[in-house]
Amino acid sequence: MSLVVGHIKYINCAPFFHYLPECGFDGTIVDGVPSHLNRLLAEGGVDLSPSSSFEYARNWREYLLFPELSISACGPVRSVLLFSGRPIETLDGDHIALTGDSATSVNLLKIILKEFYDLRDVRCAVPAGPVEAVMAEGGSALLIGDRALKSAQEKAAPYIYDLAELWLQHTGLPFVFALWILRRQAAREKADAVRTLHGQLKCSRERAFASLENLAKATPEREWMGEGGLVDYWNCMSYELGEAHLEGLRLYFHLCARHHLLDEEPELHFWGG
Ligand SMILES: C=C(O[C@@H]1C=C(C(=O)O)C=C[C@H]1O)C(=O)O
Repeated sequence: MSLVVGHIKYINCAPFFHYLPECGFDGTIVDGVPSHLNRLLAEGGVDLSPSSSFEYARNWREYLLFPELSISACGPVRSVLLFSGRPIETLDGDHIALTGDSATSVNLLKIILKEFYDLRDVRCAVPAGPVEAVMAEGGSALLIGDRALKSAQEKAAPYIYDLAELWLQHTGLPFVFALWILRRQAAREKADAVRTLHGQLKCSRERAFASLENLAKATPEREWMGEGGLVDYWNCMSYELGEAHLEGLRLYFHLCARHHLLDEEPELHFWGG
């Protein structure tokens, strides 16, 4: 049975997807921003997707995790950025504009504000207009993905904070933005196709990292990122899911629960083949 797979339309996903057809994948791909794919996962509109790690925690009883794969950062991530007209320490009582695209990073931002900076009264909300307009007027905004990379290139605010870098400074751990989340139902009903896809994803990632230069040449965003810029960006991401990543992930979920962003800490259940 053919799989329906979500695809985050950000450059950071290219190492998982670019060589997927050459690695034998012939299922259906559905594009979207993370919040859209989170909803499709929860409702059964896709069988599996790289999606917000926060979404796994929110509905973990419905899901399994693909082992060994993630979209993480072990230092600066460069595409999850708080843009601000003022230093972060002075933001209490202020607003931060959100895009509505994210789940993990929004909650990471709330943890950073409360846990690391002891700022108890910062209101985070999606404004009526584009967040870029809020930034142009000197307000604060959280951007993720390609929009964050573009605004950083344009130096869109006097203060720009990289959330993965702040996380590392305060915890010493990697941060896991996205996990490969599989619906339990698909694991049961499409077991063979799921097993094949796990191998194909590792194949695509391996081909990508065999020559990031070749991947950059074939990526349309080279027009504004430059080939060298793309290679640097992929090199600063981590696509693995090792012990340190899992420690960072558990700590994130623990802090989400402590600050009432989650009702409970999820158990981590992995797909076993
Ligand atoms: C590193 C990133 O992580 C993304 C952030 C996500 C979120 O905040 O929910 C979800 C998926 C990731 O692609 C990014 O897109 O810049």
